[in-house]
Amino acid sequence: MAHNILEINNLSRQFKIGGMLLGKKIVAVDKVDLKLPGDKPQIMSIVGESGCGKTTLARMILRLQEPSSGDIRLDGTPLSHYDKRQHRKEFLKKVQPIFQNPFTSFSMRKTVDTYLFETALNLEIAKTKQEAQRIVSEVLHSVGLELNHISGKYPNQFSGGELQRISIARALIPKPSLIVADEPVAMIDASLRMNIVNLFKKLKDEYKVNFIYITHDLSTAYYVSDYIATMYRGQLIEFGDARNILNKPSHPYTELLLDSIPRVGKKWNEDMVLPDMEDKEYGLNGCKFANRCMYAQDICRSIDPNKVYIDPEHMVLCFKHNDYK
Ligand SMILES: Nc1ncnc2c1ncn2[C@@H]1O[C@H](COP(=O)(O)OP(=O)(O)OP(=O)(O)O)[C@@H](O)[C@H]1O
Repeated sequence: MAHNILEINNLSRQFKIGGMLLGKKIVAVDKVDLKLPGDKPQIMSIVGESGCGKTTLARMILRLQEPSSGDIRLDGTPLSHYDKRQHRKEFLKKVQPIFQNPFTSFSMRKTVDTYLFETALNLEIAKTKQEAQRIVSEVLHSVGLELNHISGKYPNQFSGGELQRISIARALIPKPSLIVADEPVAMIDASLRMNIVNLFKKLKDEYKVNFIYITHDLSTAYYVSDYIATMYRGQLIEFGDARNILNKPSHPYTELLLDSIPRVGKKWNEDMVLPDMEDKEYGLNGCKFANRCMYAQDICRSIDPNKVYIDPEHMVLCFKHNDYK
């Protein structure tokens, strides 16, 4: 049986904002199911407008946030297995994060090479300083940097792009099976974004590592991805092979997003005016996209759509593919 590197089942996360009585409930992630095949390393992009739940989903995969319900399995093991303290290192050896702002990933008072050596030694990837040196040199070389150029330097002596490369090198030290990169190019000059994204493609094969690439930058997502997950208001509304989605977007929202890709580096919210997410919309029946959808029919506004499998690996949450039944 084919195994999945990542399996997400009926995953939800709610937040309460405001007081006990007048507070509101935000469903940041709403019953998400997703399977990322583990037969070869993959890059899966999670795309969707601001507030659609991408970061909350990523934080749950990184165990930085607890789900309200549902579960996540990594290589068949439920993430709850790693809750115990003694399994913490085991988790960090398998899953590594890359965050949006590399300047907040490193303290300004510590040299960046110290971080790399500490990661190698603390995660017991290297037993001696010499071994750590060899590993650190190797990962830096893989991201286009050399140890003697970064040694003894502080974060503010690097550009954002260089520092993000160092974050990527650090994430590679334990040779994880999954790297979760949340908006890793958002703070980097547009002209350099493609270099980082190309690096993911190269490292995927070199280190046999899967990437979850969370982004607003649709053009890089569509360029780099093997799989694309589109989120809309907490729901996963389309998931599948990137080529299929590129050639034949099946959800009207994905169609809209694809139409809005103008050129590399441009974010869609520069092109599309999106209505604010209203709390009351969470309680409404029917498809959350219905009010903006040019194909919407009565049923779309009254009943929640079911998942339709266009092929075994291509899911869409839309009545259109069910002949509005
Ligand atoms: N800790 C929290 N407390 C309350 N609400 C939260 C919290 N974290 C996220 N939310 C809400 O959950 C929803 C999803 O947020 P999330 O950050 O996951 O979206 P996103 O797609 O990553 O957006 P962005 O691209 O702007 O980061 C938003 O309405 C957000 O305000």
